[in-house]
Amino acid sequence: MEYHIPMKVQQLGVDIDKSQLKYHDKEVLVSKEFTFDSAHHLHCYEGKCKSLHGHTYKLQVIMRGKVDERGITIDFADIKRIAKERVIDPLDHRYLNEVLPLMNTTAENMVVWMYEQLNTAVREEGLYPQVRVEEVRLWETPTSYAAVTAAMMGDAAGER
Ligand SMILES: Nc1nc2c(c(=O)[nH]1)N=C([C@H](O)[C@H](O)COP(=O)(O)OP(=O)(O)OP(=O)(O)O)CN2
Ligand SMILES: [Zn+2]
Repeated sequence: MEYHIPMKVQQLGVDIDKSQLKYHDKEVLVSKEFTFDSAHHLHCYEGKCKSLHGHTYKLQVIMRGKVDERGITIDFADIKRIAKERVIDPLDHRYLNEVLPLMNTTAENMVVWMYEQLNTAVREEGLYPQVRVEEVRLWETPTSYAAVTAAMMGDAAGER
C-alpha cells in the first residue's frame, strides 16, 4: 500500500525530513492471536479423540514484511479482518468434520488449511504486496499445537 507522507513530517512537534524517519523498510514480524470453539472427532485414531468432543482452539497468525513510512507492516485490524473472514467465522461453533474440506481434523491438517486460506486472502487482496504469511500456529489444547511456516510451504522469500 502506498502512503503519501509529505517530505517534511511533524514528529514530536518538530519538522523532520522523511529520510530521517528511523526503521521504515526494516522487515518485522507482526502477530495476532484468536480463539474459537469447535467440535470434531478423529478418524483412524484409537483413543478418546475418536469420540465427538470440543476444543477452544487458539490461532496465532504471524505476518512478515517491511515497515512502511507510518511505522506499520500490516494493520492489526487487517490481520483480524482476514483471519475472521477466512478462518474464524467459518469454524467458530461449528462441527469441523462437516465444514472443512475432506480431511482428518487433526491440528496438523487444519493448520495447513488455515495457512492456505490466509495466504490466498493476503495475495488476492493485494493491499500489502510486501507482506506475507510467515507462520501459523494452532493450539488444540493449551499444551498442544501444530504450526507451518512459509518455508515449509515453499513460500519463503526467493521461492515465490
Ligand atoms: N499430533 C496430534 N495428536 C493428536 C491430535 C492432533 O490433532 N494431532 N488430536 C487429538 C485430539 O483431538 C485431542 O482432543 C487432543 O489431544 P490431547 O492433547 O491428548 O488432549 P488432552 O485433553 O489430554 O490435552 P491436555 O492439554 O494434555 O490436557 C489427539 N492427538
Ligand atoms: Zn480433539
